[in-house]
Amino acid sequence: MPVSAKICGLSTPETVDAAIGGGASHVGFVFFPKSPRDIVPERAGQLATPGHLGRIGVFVDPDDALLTHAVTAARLTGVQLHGEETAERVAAVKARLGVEVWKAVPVRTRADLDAARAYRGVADRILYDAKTPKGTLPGGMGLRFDWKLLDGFQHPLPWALSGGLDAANVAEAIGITAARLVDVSSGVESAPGVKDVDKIAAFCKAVSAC
Ligand SMILES: O=C(O)c1ccccc1NCC(=O)[C@H](O)[C@H](O)COP(=O)(O)O
Repeated sequence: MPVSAKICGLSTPETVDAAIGGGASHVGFVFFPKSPRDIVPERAGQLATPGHLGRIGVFVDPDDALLTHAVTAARLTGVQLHGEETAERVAAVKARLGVEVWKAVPVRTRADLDAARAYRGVADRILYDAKTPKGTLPGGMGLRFDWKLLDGFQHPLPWALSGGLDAANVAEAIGITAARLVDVSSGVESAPGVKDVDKIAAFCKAVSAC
């Protein structure tokens, strides 16, 4: 089965086109004002994508008003919850929005993986991401976790691998984890929040070769 890629934190037509041209399966838009990748939903909605491409909105403990507005204005096919959302909250979001719901699970130790089980039958996908230091952004920090922690773990849901990936290490990450979907943000940037079309192309090429 081929491996697919989500390119996260996009905000310009050129970089969205680079993701599409590279064969990405999903693009991500970050709706979190503290992030250098923050984008207003209307602007994300103007970024055109073909119908087969998933459009995932990234949120951190969002309220219903933001979610409802962003799904419509940015034409999202899914939302990625990157805060401290409980299983009950994830279920409520899914029932309210009717789009795919991904739950990010921050990982530093093997015990951290257990949190994924709470979302069985509730979320559509788990995104394993590196746990970031307190007081920093909960994602998009270019940090990776020990991929070997996933070895032998019984995944409760479809899942994606994230955290510190780039064109140089993604093949190794896929080899170790057998991930079928990988997510990247800072590994395809020239500076925080500034996506680089050549790095997006190189990342997609490395994923396609797996
Ligand atoms: O990217 C952000 O700025 C961000 C801010 C707040 C919550 C989540 C965020 N990103 C989520 C993602 O899906 C990133 O792609 C993921 O954390 C991996 O990032 P990176 O390690 O930089 O590749």
